[in-house]
Amino acid sequence: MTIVQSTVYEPLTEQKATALAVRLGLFRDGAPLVCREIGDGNLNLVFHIVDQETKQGVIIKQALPYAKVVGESWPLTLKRAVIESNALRTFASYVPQYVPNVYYSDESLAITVMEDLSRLQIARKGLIEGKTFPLLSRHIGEFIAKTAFYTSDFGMNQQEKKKLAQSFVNPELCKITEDLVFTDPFFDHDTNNFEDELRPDVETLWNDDRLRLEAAKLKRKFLTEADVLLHGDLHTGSIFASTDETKVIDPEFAFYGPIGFDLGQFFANLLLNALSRPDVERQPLFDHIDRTWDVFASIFSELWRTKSIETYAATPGLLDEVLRHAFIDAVGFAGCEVIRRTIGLAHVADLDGIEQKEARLAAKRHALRLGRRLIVERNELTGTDGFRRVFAETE
Ligand SMILES: Nc1ncnc2c1ncn2[C@@H]1O[C@H](COP(=O)(O)OP(=O)(O)O)[C@@H](O)[C@H]1O
Ligand SMILES: CSC[C@H]1O[C@H](OP(=O)(O)O)[C@H](O)[C@@H]1O
Repeated sequence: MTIVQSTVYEPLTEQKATALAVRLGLFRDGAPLVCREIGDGNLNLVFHIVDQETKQGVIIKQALPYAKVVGESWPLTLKRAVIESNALRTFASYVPQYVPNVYYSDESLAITVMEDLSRLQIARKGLIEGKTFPLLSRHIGEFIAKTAFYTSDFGMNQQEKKKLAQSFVNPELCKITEDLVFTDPFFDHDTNNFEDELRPDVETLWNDDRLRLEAAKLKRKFLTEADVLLHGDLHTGSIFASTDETKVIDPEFAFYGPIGFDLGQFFANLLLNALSRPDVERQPLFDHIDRTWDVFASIFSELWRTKSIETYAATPGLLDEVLRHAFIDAVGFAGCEVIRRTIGLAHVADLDGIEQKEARLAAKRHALRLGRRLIVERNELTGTDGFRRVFAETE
């Protein structure tokens, strides 16, 4: 891994990103390069530089000193770029097949230079087009199982784990999740964003004491449980996919948190896509939820049984307890994510892209009912079948 030191931070332009790629020796001399800024996320710049002859490309991702979606009035640490490149490297040590190669990183410029994944498609976009990505859940289940196990106190030296956890202390990015996922949508907060027609439904949510208590318990878990290294924002827009390949990108929210969080975010974004589809086209999304959990539980259990370094690992009942809590938490976290993507600051194209207004509002009302039930009834869902049942009962 090459770490390049530059002098001072400045936001790159397409020209400067190209010059940097040349300076780094990423292209042969005289290559005809074209660079485009293609960032479509909420936070960062993403430059795609391609050699027009060989069609070889690289990505230079740069953090801005503020949240792009809001503007300079929302300052945000540049350290997130270091977290992102370190998380990609850490994940690569366990599951290299599921993350892009990181070629260079430069802390002062807040950049990560990485493999160009343009041969794949962002999973959210493909799912909206009706694609199913048959291996998506197998791959994501394995990604979560291995990264969670090997970064936990059962999979790595417990002193080393504490050092690793320290290097992933990520207060500013966690605060975004604490506010936008776990708090603001449950209160009349000015970051919320929803159509006027939804106000009665949203006010019902705000006046629901039972829901607020359960959301508070989930937030407390997020704040306090330093269990495993999480991606921290594992939605379908953070995953590139094709029929046979899957790559996870964008781990700038990485931190040590509760094991069920990444699972819950992923489940929620599959559900958000299911909400946007007609009933007869939803089955592949529920199948993905089933398979993600099954693959996760089976790989995690196998690692626990064969690779655990903790004396108590073989204690009958402990693994079952860990998996049971991971599942219950994942269901609750999924509920919070479904609600915040419907009425919070950061929406998803799956729901917002439903053109016909009445259909869009109906899907969003369904999302609010579904999210609420997942949060308050998370202890009663005995398996992933419960997602189908609650989805149907809240239609
Ligand atoms: N390694 C990559 N290869 C190709 N395109 C990428 C790569 N990383 C990011 N992108 C493009 O840039 C977009 C934004 O990237 P992302 O990491 O999600 O940014 P943000 O942190 O702002 O959300 C992605 O949706 C994708 O289109
Ligand atoms: C003001 S950040 C809102 C939202 O954006 C992040 O997603 P992404 O970087 O993938 O666009 C994250 O989900 C935050 O909650």
